[in-house]
Amino acid sequence: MSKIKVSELTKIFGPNPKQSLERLNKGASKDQILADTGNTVGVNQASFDVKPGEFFVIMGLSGSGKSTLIRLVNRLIEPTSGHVYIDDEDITSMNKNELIEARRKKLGMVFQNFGLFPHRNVVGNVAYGLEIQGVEKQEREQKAQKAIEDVGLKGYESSSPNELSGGMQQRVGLARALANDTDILLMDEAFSALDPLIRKDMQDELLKLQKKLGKTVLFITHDLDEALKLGDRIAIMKDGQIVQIGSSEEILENPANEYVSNFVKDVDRSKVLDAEQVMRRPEVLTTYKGGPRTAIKKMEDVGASSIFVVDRDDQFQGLLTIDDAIRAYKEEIPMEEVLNQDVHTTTPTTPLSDLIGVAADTKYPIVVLDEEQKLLGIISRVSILSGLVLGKEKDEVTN
Ligand SMILES: Nc1ncnc2c1ncn2[C@@H]1O[C@H](COP(=O)(O)OP(=O)(O)OP(=O)(O)O)[C@@H](O)[C@H]1O
Repeated sequence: MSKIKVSELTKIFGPNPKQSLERLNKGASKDQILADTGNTVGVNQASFDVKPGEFFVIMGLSGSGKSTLIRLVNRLIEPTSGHVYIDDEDITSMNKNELIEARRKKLGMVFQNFGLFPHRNVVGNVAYGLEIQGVEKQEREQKAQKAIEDVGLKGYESSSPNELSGGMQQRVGLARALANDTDILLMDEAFSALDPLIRKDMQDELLKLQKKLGKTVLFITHDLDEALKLGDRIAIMKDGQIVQIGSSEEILENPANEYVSNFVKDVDRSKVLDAEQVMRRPEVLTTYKGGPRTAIKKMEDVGASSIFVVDRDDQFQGLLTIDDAIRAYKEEIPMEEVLNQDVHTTTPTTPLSDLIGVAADTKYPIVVLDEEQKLLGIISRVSILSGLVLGKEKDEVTN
């Protein structure tokens, strides 16, 4: 099941959208339509699915149609054609009351300009949505309080927004969306007005909160670094169309076209990260003690084709492939003798930039060892690439 499903959604602004739609469907370009009719194609045949709990980012330059698209999702803008399903219900065919209900119950919204009421204090702002839903005072204050704590603003309940910094104001905006307890958060350039350090903090915290609360997030940004850092998947838009949908890794490794690869070329690779910051625990480890049979079972359980072998003190011994494990099992060879020697090891403080060459040379992940040769983690080539680009925290990097 998808949480949000957008199906062939198109929005044309201007006097005669239906006529322009026909031309668009016959292959006319956005520019042609604008020149001939004065109509603007905001979104052109956009389709995507967002899974429950997914962090889905829509990224594109100014004018590419991101804001129009997110406003079509909660139907602040009426589509010219296409459908939007929230929990399998078609938002585009709801009547006014059903729509209001669906927005309140399902779609929390966080804006770039915070959208706070200056005359209300923090609790008053956070509880606002609940108040208009008629939630009784004690309950709404309890919920507001929890959301305020979730975003790290405990102690500021009675402050007024203008006493708070930009970052804190955006936390209030986020708390307000959280207090309504919708499964979905729609975030339109929510961090774009913040200065870079505060922005990074907010990104980190949003990722943590999203994981903790299991929210589905649809996040709009014009910043590729932000998109790559936050998104489980990213949709890249150009001229109203989605030109590629993929994980950060897929987009970095296989840009769908020149437009995307030009973006990717420009991402900031200057951040100095080391091995420790991108390594992750290997999914499976084994010891000699269980023998090849245990190793094979562990690999089968997680669908891996190789496994790292450590001794009882976690000291790294080598990598065992499933083929070698099966051979060791059948021919009764000790595991020590079939370990793969072609594994590169490194220390936690090695800069990632030093590891790119190594990673290109080996098909196995690089192994990070401490001074006592204990296995701390592993790093894949993709993690190095995305770590270099993004400055990701170690537990955010997946491969
Ligand atoms: N109400 C409107 N009337 C006419 N044209 C519009 C309207 N809203 C948006 N557009 C046009 O639709 C296209 C997409 O705009 P949109 O605001 O969705 O892009 P965006 O990617 O969000 O850009 P930005 O980050 O600058 O807001 C643009 O060409 C824009 O001029």
